[in-house]
Amino acid sequence: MNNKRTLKNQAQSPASSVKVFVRVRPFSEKESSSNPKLVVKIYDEKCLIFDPKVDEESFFFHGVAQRGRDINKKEKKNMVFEFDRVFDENSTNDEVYEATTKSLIASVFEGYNCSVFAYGATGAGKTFTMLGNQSQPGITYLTIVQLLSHLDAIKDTFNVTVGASYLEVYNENVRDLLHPNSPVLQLREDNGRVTVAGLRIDPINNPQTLFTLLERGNENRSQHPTDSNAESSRSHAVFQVHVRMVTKSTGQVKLSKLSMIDLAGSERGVATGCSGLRFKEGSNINKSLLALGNCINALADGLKHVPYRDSKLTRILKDSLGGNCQTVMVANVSPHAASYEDTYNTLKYANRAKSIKSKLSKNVLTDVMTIPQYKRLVEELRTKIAKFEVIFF
Ligand SMILES: Nc1ncnc2c1ncn2[C@@H]1O[C@H](COP(=O)(O)OP(=O)(O)OP(=O)(O)O)[C@@H](O)[C@H]1O
Repeated sequence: MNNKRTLKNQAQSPASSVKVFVRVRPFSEKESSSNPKLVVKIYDEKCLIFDPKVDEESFFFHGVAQRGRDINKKEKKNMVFEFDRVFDENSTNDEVYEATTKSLIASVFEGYNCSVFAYGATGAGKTFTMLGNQSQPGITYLTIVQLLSHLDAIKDTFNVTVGASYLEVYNENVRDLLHPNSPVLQLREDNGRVTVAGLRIDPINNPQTLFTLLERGNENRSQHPTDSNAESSRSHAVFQVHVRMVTKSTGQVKLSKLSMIDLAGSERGVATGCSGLRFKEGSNINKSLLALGNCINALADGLKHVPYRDSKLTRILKDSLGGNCQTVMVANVSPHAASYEDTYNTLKYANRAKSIKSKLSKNVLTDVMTIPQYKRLVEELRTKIAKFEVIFF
């Protein structure tokens, strides 16, 4: 009998698109105090206008309002973007969670891999969305609390074990945030699947363990202030929840993975006031985000070759972007005119990501026997041997 573990793709579902959401954060204090000009106008729940014409003030010449535009000013782009949902500056993490990730929980229990990632420039609100704070926990916490609370409802049918890992990619090195003394981790590729060798998975049984793990990991995350953000995350952080479900009656095993990814923010060296080591960090962040952008473009165009190998980040996200994964992207933007280029770039990326299709399949382990199944097999073999003994003697 072949005892090797294989992943069987069961019940192939049709190609699914990456769901893309945009969240516009409120003005920061600094932005509010410096003649706050909006570059994003939310039109309705799904549409926003970038660089809207409506805000254009009348142009006066010699005290007379002119019909044409002021040629000294850049023409407004007035670009309409449509997404799965757009959140305005008053939206709460609860609302974002309800609309973006809540529906993924059922998929995780069906055996699908799911990913949520926050994208955007430095200071645009990614960490606020993913982690939040004590008064407004982020979507990582809210999703996993909901996932754990679901365990009770299925415990009669399944034996479920849940564990978590937390890693960061900092300056192209992968580190285990929950075990910071462990050596730098290496990526391995097996049959097209990328794994992080040596990454440890800690069990989580209740929301309190989860909260402790998240806090422990965040304390170890590389953070440094930049001019754009006093607590800027300088690494890409990937928090993963690993779920193993064994159907009690049949012994069938389903494995799934929920990845919550807080990307480091793209930035312009001048805007962030960086030099030396900070500049090197910034270059590495931009390099990996450029690689991510290239992968998004290749996937959106349906190209055969997707350059995942160009950075550690894209290798780790390979499954989340182009593989067997249900993916949600939350693009965070600032509404302030000072972030014009960053916001425009983020919206363009997010718009491209809408075209990505992924092929979903459940992760069901075959050829793996549970202990009760082994016991039954031993019994069957014993009975057969006993019959032979009767014949021989
Ligand atoms: N929706 C929001 N409501 C209220 N405050 C917000 C919101 N989004 C972001 N902020 C605040 O804006 C600041 C920057 O946000 P955050 O740290 O989440 O940015 P970031 O995109 O993670 O930046 P970086 O890439 O530099 O880590 C923080 O002080 C955060 O509390």
